[in-house]
Amino acid sequence: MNGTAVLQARGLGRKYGRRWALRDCTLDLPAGHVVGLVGPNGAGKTTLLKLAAGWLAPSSGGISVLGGSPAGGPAQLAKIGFVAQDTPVYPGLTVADHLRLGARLNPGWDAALARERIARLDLDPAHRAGKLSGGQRAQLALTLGLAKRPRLLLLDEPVAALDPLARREFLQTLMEAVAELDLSVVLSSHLVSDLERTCDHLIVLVDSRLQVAGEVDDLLATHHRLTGPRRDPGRLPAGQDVVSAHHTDRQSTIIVRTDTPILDPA
Ligand SMILES: Nc1ncnc2c1ncn2[C@@H]1O[C@H](COP(=O)(O)OP(=O)(O)OP(=O)(O)O)[C@@H](O)[C@H]1O
Repeated sequence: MNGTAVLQARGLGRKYGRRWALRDCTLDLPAGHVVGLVGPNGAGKTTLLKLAAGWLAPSSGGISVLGGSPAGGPAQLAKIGFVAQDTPVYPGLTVADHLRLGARLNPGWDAALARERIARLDLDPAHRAGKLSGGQRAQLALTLGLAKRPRLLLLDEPVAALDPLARREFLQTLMEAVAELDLSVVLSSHLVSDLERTCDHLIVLVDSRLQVAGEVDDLLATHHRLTGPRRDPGRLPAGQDVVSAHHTDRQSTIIVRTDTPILDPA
């Protein structure tokens, strides 16, 4: 693994019409990680992934992927794999057709890896993609993404439509691939629970803005949920940054970020 940032964003923003889908995003992702991109529907996850894949141009700020502009020519595009939302495969084409197409379209195509993965998944090469189960379609799309041998693989909500078993199997295959290949991965989900066992790095987007980003262990160590009698979040001890606060008549639930232990008996 090298130490280069796999993705750097500086004040990155993207507007649709007058509305910001992503704004003021500054981010450094080190290489060799599996990064979870989490946020509710409409938070800007797809927008960030498309900016990283070179499918969209920024409206403000800048982004670089593996040291280059994401859409900076064929060599750069070959380094980035993007599996878009809803597992994009061609229903009328067979599994084998997909592999042939992958080989035609990608200069770095690893045919042996593609064949071996299809065999390991027990997929019949003559089967049409439209007749595969959702889980199998997702696995086929992942195989196509991996056989391109990108250095960064971006997956947009890859498990959203899968049942729990298919979800587990998909994430398992992804983890095996990351262990075997020199690969950095960013995958998005609106559920943290999908990602907590898979990712060592987390990016949280809410309302088009970056909320937190960092290593999962660090984030868990420095973020705390405080529940107690209702109080003004502005009156918490110095050094506790309020990330969010919710109140009922009597009770407050506050998420804080702090490097020091929480010693408040209330
Ligand atoms: N092509 C588009 N034209 C106009 N607005 C768009 C377009 N694509 C996205 N948006 C808007 O930008 C915002 C961010 O969308 P985005 O798809 O990035 O969110 P997301 O976090 O991926 O959501 P989801 O989980 O629902 O896929 C949303 O308000 C969305 O409606």
